[in-house]
Amino acid sequence: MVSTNRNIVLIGFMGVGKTTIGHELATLLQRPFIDLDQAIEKEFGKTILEIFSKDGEEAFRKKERKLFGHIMNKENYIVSLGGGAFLQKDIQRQSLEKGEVIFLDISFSAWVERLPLLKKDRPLLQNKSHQEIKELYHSRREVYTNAHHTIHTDRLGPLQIAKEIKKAIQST
Ligand SMILES: Nc1ncnc2c1ncn2[C@@H]1O[C@H](COP(=O)(O)OP(=O)(O)O)[C@@H](O)[C@H]1O
Ligand SMILES: O=C(O)C1=C[C@@H](OP(=O)(O)O)[C@@H](O)[C@H](O)C1
Ligand SMILES: [Mg+2]
Repeated sequence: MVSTNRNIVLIGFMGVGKTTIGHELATLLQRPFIDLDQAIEKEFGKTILEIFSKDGEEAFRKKERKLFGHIMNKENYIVSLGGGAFLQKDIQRQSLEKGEVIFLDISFSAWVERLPLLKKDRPLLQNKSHQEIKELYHSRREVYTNAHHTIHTDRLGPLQIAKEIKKAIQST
């Protein structure tokens, strides 16, 4: 039994599995699920790629802050963020104050195996060299370690990871 009413907020690098595992965790804990990127796409009526190319990243980030604020006025949700959301100071502060923040960690070598699946719909992975992506991974990883809990995901499937999250929350 997970007793907290706080929203459970999943953070981590692009492609680590926040959206996939968020769904799995919501089913496991029987809680409602919100993917912040999907909520943003719905508001704009466009895909993330279209928002970045037509409206620009700043418009995306502004909507990200606004919708996240609305979500954190509710309780009991499983919330998957986009990989850059937690880098925004407002989002980081609200999620740490009001939520239970879970960092889904993955080694860079395991992540690189997944890269071919990700490139086509992640605007920030396009037109970047391997070295630039590696630097982005490491600089963001440092920020993600501010989370309340860290789950190492290498070699685990989504259901196993969801069960690890449940255990981590129960132990607090
Ligand atoms: N634990 C996992 N093991 C293997 N592949 C995974 C795992 N979690 C997610 N994936 C795959 O990785 C890709 C990115 O997953 P996604 O949930 O969109 O990540 P994020 O929301 O963090 O960007 C998808 O193709 C998904 O099927
Ligand atoms: O890391 C980022 O800045 C982004 C990550 C994406 O979400 P995922 O982490 O779910 O891929 C999406 O929000 C957008 O492409 C920007
Ligand atoms: Mg996602």
